[in-house]
Amino acid sequence: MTATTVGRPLTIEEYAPLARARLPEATWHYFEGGAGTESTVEANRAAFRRVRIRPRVLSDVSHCDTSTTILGEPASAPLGVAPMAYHELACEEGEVATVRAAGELRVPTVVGIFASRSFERIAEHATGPVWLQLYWLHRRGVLERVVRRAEDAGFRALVLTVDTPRLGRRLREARHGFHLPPHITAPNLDGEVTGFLHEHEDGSSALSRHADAFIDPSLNWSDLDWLRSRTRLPIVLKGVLSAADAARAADLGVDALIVSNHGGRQLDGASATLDALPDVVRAVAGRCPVFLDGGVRGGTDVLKALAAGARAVFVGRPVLWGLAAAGEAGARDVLTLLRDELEDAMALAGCPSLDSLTPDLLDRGAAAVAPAASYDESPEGRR
Ligand SMILES: Cc1cc2nc3c(=O)[nH]c(=O)nc-3n(C[C@H](O)[C@H](O)[C@H](O)COP(=O)(O)O)c2cc1C
Ligand SMILES: CCCCC(=O)C(=O)O
Repeated sequence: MTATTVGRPLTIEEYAPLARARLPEATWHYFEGGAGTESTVEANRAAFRRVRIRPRVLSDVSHCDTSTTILGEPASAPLGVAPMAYHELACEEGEVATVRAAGELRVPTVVGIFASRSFERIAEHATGPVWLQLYWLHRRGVLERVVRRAEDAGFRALVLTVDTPRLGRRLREARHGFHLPPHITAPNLDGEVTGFLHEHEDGSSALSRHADAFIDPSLNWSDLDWLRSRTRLPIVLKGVLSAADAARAADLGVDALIVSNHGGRQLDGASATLDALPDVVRAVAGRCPVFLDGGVRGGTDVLKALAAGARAVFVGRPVLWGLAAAGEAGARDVLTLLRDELEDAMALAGCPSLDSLTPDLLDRGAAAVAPAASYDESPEGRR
């Protein structure tokens, strides 16, 4: 992939060099890096490259409709912004810029518990659905207050990240002694869990020290009851790759799953998300929607994930690239490119509607993906 030197980026990946040019080196490596050898970062992309499409023909594609519903709310495309800590690292307006961009496309934004703007301020600017991502904090009282505040501010769902009992070994962060500049904070945590963040130490990441101190690795299935009893919002589990875990989560009545390996930032060697998706979809058997994130960089990636059974996909790093390159307009452009490319891919694959994205569209992978077990969002289909 080569970068354009003039004009507006024509692909999402062309935003990466523009972002890099504007970011401090250590921040760039924090965004881009994965755990260990980064084999899972690469695997996410390789899986999308490997699976190919068998287009249908003669199917009248004069109108291709990317619109859908995500957790019951209308969206202009089956897309959302994955939770990422501290958007202010990418641009001054932080998460405010992100929700405004996503709102224009009417797609959900998952705001991180480590957001750099208050939930109330984010909600004030949001024109699309906003969900809140949670880490399982040792301090359950803080967690409870966070949930209450997000509910009061009008957030629509909770996303509990389950792949992070501790942070993965992010070697790039350690090498660059990554830490937050003093003006960037986590205002939703009342200063209660922000120790270490700003302390530079060679050979270690401040974020990793911070996570180790505040994230409770004892999180287990029985804790889901605690969360359920404290919220009326839908609960989404993020970071599921195993069919057995997916089946158990569906048995327990979670409202959705995100097949994710945290963008390759947690267990190095974890499966690519597109490879894990079919087994998860099969195990869930239509009991809740299944989403995917990790390595989505273009419209054909979205098409492949949906054909393999995802209800929608979430995008991580590319949104930060857009924010870093051009603030709100950049994030909006990244999401718009993705939606436009999906529409284009649907036309050329002979699929005028998202319903027509079925496993038989996928070439070699067709045998491995689930039969039509995708989730039905119609009132009759929802529990
Ligand atoms: C800089 C950065 C920060 C992230 N912070 C969080 C976080 O706070 N909580 C979380 O659940 N996932 C976090 N993630 C993971 C993303 O939600 C998502 O799983 C991943 O980025 C998707 O892969 P992609 O970047 O290839 O699209 C982060 C990812 C990045 C790149
Ligand atoms: C303690 C913040 C962790 C952010 C995160 O999840 C990531 O960088 O991947």
